[in-house]
Amino acid sequence: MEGALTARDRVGIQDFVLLDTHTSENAFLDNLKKRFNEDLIYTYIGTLLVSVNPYKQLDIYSKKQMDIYMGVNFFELPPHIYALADNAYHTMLAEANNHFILISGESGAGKTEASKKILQYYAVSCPSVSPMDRVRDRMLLSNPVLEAFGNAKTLKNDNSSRFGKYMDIQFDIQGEAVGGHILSYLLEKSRVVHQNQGERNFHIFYQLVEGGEEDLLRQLGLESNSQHYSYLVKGQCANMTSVNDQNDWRTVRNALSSIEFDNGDIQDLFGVIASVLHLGNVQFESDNKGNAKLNNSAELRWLLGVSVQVLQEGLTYRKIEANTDEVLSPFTVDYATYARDALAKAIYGRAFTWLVNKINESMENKVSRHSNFEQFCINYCNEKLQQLFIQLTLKSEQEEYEAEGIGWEPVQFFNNKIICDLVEEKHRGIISLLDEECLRPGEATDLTFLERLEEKMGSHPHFVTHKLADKTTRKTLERGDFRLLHYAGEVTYCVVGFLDKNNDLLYRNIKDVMRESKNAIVRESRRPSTAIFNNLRVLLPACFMCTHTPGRFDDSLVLHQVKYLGLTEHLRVRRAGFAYRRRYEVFLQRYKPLCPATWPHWKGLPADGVEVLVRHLGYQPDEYKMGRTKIFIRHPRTLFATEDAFEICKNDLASRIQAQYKGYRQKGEFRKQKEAATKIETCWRGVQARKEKERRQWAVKVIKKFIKGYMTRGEAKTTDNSEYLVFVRQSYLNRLKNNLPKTVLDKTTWLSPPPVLTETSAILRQIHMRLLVRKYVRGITAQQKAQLQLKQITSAIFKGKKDNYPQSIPQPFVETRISEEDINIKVLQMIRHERIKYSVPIVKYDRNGFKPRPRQLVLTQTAAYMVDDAKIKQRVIYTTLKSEPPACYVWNGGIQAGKEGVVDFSSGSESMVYKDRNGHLMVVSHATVAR
Ligand SMILES: Nc1ncnc2c1ncn2[C@@H]1O[C@H](COP(=O)(O)OP(=O)(O)OP(=O)(O)O)[C@@H](O)[C@H]1O
Repeated sequence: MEGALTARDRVGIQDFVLLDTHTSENAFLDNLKKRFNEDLIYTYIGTLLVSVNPYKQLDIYSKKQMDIYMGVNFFELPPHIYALADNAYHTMLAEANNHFILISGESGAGKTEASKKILQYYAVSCPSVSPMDRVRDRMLLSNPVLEAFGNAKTLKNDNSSRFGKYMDIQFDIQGEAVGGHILSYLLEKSRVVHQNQGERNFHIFYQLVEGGEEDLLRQLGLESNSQHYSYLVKGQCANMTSVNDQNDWRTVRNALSSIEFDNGDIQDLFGVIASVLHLGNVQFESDNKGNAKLNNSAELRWLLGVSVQVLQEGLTYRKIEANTDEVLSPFTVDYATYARDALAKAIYGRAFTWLVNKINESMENKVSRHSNFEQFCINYCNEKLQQLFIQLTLKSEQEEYEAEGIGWEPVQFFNNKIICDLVEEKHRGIISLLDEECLRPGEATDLTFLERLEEKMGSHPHFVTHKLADKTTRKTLERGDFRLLHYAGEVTYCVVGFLDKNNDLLYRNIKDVMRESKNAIVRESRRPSTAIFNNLRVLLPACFMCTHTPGRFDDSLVLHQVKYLGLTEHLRVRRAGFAYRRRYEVFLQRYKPLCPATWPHWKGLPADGVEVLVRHLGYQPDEYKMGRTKIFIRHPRTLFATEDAFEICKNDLASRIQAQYKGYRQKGEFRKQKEAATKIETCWRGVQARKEKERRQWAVKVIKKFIKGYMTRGEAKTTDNSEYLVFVRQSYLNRLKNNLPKTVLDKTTWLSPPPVLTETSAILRQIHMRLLVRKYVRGITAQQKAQLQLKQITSAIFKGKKDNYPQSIPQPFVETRISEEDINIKVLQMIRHERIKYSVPIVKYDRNGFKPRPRQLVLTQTAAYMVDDAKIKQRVIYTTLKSEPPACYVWNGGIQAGKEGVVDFSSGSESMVYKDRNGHLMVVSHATVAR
């Protein structure tokens, strides 16, 4: 039901019980139509399945579909024949009692197809072991055989079942099928000898004639042409395009072999079919006394394996027993024809019964035998079924109300018991009267039967004939008609043929003829024995409806069937009091999120929880009742409102559950990570502790050794002190490395070595000093070099000659840069006070801008030298010095070499040398500070 609830808004309503306007036929029809137009052919009325034949293949019977329905709650999924089959199977197993699926509907409504679908479903879904395979296969294989012998083309259905069928599958406690049984009843034998326009005889005749192998046909004396046999052409449509008799013949032949029919059986069976065909071609003519005589006895030799003479006699004479004597009374042609047809019907009927028995033997459960079913009457079958429906539905409703302690509210419904009685009552019902009329001595005809009916039930409100009717009704009735006011409406019957069809009595001599037959099927035959629907606890009805045109929903046709099947009545009974009921646990479980008091868990009794819940939802007192174990809700709209609220709440719920779940997952994840981290940490700490321990042990060892080494450091190298000495060496060298003297002049810095390294230290000191000297030498600039060279020169000149020379040694020469473009400078040196004061780099540029060779002008107090490449090139004549610093230069730009002149020194922003206006040589230096 919950599944139906969820899907209700999609296409109509899946369960009519939830139809608000449940009393309206139009609403009923609308819902069926809406669903049918979407190819949804199944709808429920509670547990009753209603189906509308689509007349087209729908993709709803696949293995995948079967899997979906297997073991699923009946109402969880959309309505389907598989749901019904599955439900019957599982409740049977759970409750360990017999279950019964009743399929009813008009011809062509799809009953046979439905029964096949159920068998197919069981074939796939039931546990499979070898005996099951046997039963399952035989049930399925027997279908085409039964259809060949029991089905025929009618105006309504090309494959109409012309017999009632009751199939029974027996399951063991584990749910394995261990046996099967088919009961057939009311085979329409009259079809063997007569078919209405547009209809055919039973399929098997055409299959044998059109598809039978040449050998077989020859053996049976048959020709491969349906038109040749008078029993096959009454309806004038022996050959039809929608049926392939030849293919079907092969299917039937194979199926017969598979279900253990041996060659003898098969021969006998087709012998009967051939005999019927031959019999149909037997013709009589009148002799001169008006008695029947065969006009062609050739056909007779093919018949039944009975001697031609006995057969001839049996068909043309009637045996009358008078006391102990037997007298033969000749037939007229009409009687002979009647006898012939009766014989044909009888042997076909027996062949059919034999066939069904044979199939049953092959499926029989060797452990238990099933009782048989007795003759049932199709005329009131539907009426009976309707009664059964209503009774069972009402009864189960009433029982449920009682069990739940809810007051029963009487339901007004149409009880058709009165009509059933009219048909079936002993000695007074129509069937009894018909039987009596057939059996009574004297001339009985259809009309005498009608008179008996009028006599016996003239005042019955549901029975009327031409004679009994009032003026207006009479106009609608023929003289031979009677009308019954059936549950589904009035039906007018014509009595013609009633006696014949009911009369299965054969003239005794024909029975004798049959007893003589060599054909086992014809010789021995049993009448079906009695059985009633006994031991049936649960009824699962399914009603089928036809539309006749593929995919088209014919309103009036379907409405007629809705009435005929009593569906709205059924719905009314089912909906009598409360539309919906559910066990408290189930109801609470579904709707508990709608009330804070019941969500997420209700601690008390489920019934109390439901009470709290529905009050919270605002249910009015008359909308529901609380039973012992269930809540009953009167109107679907109440439930729908609750369901709508639930739908809205579901989303919210889903996010909450999702969040909770995510949180839970996260927490779990976090806990795992934390545990892992702790584990890693513990491991790591262990590793660290072990390392530390090892380190300490090692340290102790080292320290011990160190101390020992220290104590014996003065001794010769032993194992005890060798490491210590290495350490002392290393440590001294390391320290020394960081405390080396940095300049050549630093003579004091040097770490005093330990005794073992005294010698080494001295060598190292020497090496280091050399290194410093080399570095210093490499590091001095050309200028410094020049200075030193100059110092060297000056040393050569002045050392020992001047008193103040030693003081002048650390005094660097002052450098002045002089530059004069395009002037060829020749610097003269001036010596005045024999004290070197200045050193002036001279840069000479030639006219082409080449860099000049560096030269230096060395000035002393007494002389000036032109220095080139650290060699004194020229001694220059000096002159008086007027400027300070005191110097006198002569240059040959204007002053002849050796010639005296005045040189003025000054400082300025730019170095230059030029001849001043007063005739002095001007030397301007921009670096005038003495260094
Ligand atoms: N579920 C279905 N899907 C598609 N077509 C179907 C279905 N059921 C029946 N039919 C079609 O309807 C035809 C008649 O169905 P079926 O023979 O089962 O009717 P029936 O009720 O057994 O008729 P009768 O009482 O005359 O035997 C089938 O041959 C098939 O073509």
